Amino acid sequence: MKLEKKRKFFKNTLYSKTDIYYRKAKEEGYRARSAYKLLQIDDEFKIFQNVTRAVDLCSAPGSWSQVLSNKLYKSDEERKSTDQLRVVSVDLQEMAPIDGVAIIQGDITTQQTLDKILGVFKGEKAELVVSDGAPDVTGFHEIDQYLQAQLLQAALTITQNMLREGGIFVAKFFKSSDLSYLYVMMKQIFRNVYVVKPQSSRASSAEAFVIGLSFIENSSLVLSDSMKTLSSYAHNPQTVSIKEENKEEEDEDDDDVLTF
Ligand SMILES: C[S@@+](CC[C@H](N)C(=O)[O-])C[C@H]1O[C@@H](n2cnc3c(N)ncnc32)[C@H](O)[C@@H]1O
Repeated sequence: MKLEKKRKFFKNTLYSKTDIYYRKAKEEGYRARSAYKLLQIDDEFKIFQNVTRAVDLCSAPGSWSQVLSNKLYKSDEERKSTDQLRVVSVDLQEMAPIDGVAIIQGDITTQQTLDKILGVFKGEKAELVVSDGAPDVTGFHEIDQYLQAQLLQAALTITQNMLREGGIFVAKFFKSSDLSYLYVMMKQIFRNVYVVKPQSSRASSAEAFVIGLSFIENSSLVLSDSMKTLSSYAHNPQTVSIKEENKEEEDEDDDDVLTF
């Protein structure tokens, strides 16, 4: 085992034994402890209220899709019926089935993936899109930050094409110096934007979540051009609304995937 992998293995093993969310996930049947991040975001923002169609981008192994399946169907009978699926999940990797969830193995940066999602919803748009995407880590801090920012932009681009007016978007990002830039971009397409770090997100991780409430369907923002348009705002940190910020910055994304 390479030294870096060994370090992570031992660290995660230690974490796992004492981590309450890891144990809770195991007890409650979630595939990863990340489930609690989405549940805690919902505690504060009520993101599942009145949602009949939701998309989980970058979903494997599937704990967020499990949460969506639990929250969006009223009964097991409804969840098991394939007449009207309420949840679509997309990942590059294969994912084990979840009742009530249509699983698409695909890349969120492509038009085909968008077409497939809209196909499941018979052309109707979603009221909620969540994205927990993380690209493969290269170990080079700046490249990793760049790839993460690209993935977040891809998530926003696909979301712009499948979210209904008034809809909600939740996405993971890694805190870096361009936070004000992300906020300004989000503010063009959502009426309210928040940045949060749920209690279950490890203090040592630089991850945080951006939440866009009340989507503006007819915003004139074209995301591929947004970088240029918004660069003039990038040095205005006062515009950033941070509900809670963690000061310890170490780029990690150990999600403690559970194996049953
Ligand atoms: C942290 S995991 C998601 C965990 C998931 N939310 C859960 O609760 O089980 C990040 C995922 O992002 C996926 N991913 C990265 N880039 C992607 C892309 N371009 N399209 C689709 N999925 C992608 C990875 O394959 C990985 O499974």
